[in-house]
Amino acid sequence: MALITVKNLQKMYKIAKPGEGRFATLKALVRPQYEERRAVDGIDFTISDGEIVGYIGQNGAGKSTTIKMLSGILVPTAGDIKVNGLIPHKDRKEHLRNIGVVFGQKTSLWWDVPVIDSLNILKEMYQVEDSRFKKNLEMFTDLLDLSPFLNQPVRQLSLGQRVRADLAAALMHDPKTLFLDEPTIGVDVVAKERLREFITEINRERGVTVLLTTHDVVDMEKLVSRVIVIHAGKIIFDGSMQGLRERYGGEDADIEAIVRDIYQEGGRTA
Ligand SMILES: Nc1ncnc2c1ncn2[C@@H]1O[C@H](COP(=O)(O)OP(=O)(O)OP(=O)(O)O)[C@@H](O)[C@H]1O
Repeated sequence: MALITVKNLQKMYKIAKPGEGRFATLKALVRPQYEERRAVDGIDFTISDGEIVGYIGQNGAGKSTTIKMLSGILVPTAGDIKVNGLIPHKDRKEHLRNIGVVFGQKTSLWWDVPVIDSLNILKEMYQVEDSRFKKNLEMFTDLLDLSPFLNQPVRQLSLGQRVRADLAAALMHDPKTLFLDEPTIGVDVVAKERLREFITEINRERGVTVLLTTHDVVDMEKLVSRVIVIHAGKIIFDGSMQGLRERYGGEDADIEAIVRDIYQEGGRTA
């Protein structure tokens, strides 16, 4: 069953153009000129219940913009999105109950508050039942090894600890869908492995559907069953890792080299 459907999705950003000639800054301030940047340029895909999909592409390709539209944070310029039968930016409140979101580079937890208090605030916000909260807290503490820092404020946590806390927070209300934007960025190899095991476990045990962006080829090889490649706002590949190899390099080809070629050539080597 299709859980996520994206049709001809587009996002244009309006950005201020720098002024020209003498007094450029002043001119730009008095009469700002804008240009449009096409960040997501008419993409289509569907994701079925229970999949783990990697969403990859070079810096600036449009990955985060897509995740933000899927999460309901950004309003699309055109096109349609349905997640669990809801339109993210329109049915925002209900949509947020069904999804968890983690941005690897930015925490959604309260900076000065101990992790456990943040989790308790989320429990109240999402009205998670006591027994459910207890069960989830136990499971996440165990799988993500949260105990050493549950009582520390987020600002004191290392990056790897913070991402683990963010993951626990994103899953406390039992969402069906999890959007992860570079969850393993800057995390050491051991912690990365643990994050991958955790994501695999919640997918297998709880049937959580996962869409994640990553620049890590090990994530691509070990974690995802399907990969969608976006280049300059357009989808240039959607299929299995094996399919990616066959199309761009051959069965034994090194995935890092393939990804590098795709990013540099925009898929023209196919
Ligand atoms: N708020 C914004 N205003 C204007 N332009 C933006 C904004 N956010 C992103 N962009 C532009 O949109 C394009 C896509 O950006 P996006 O953040 O979606 O890329 P990305 O694939 O997530 O990149 P990265 O791997 O570096 O995180 C880029 O050209 C970026 O500069």
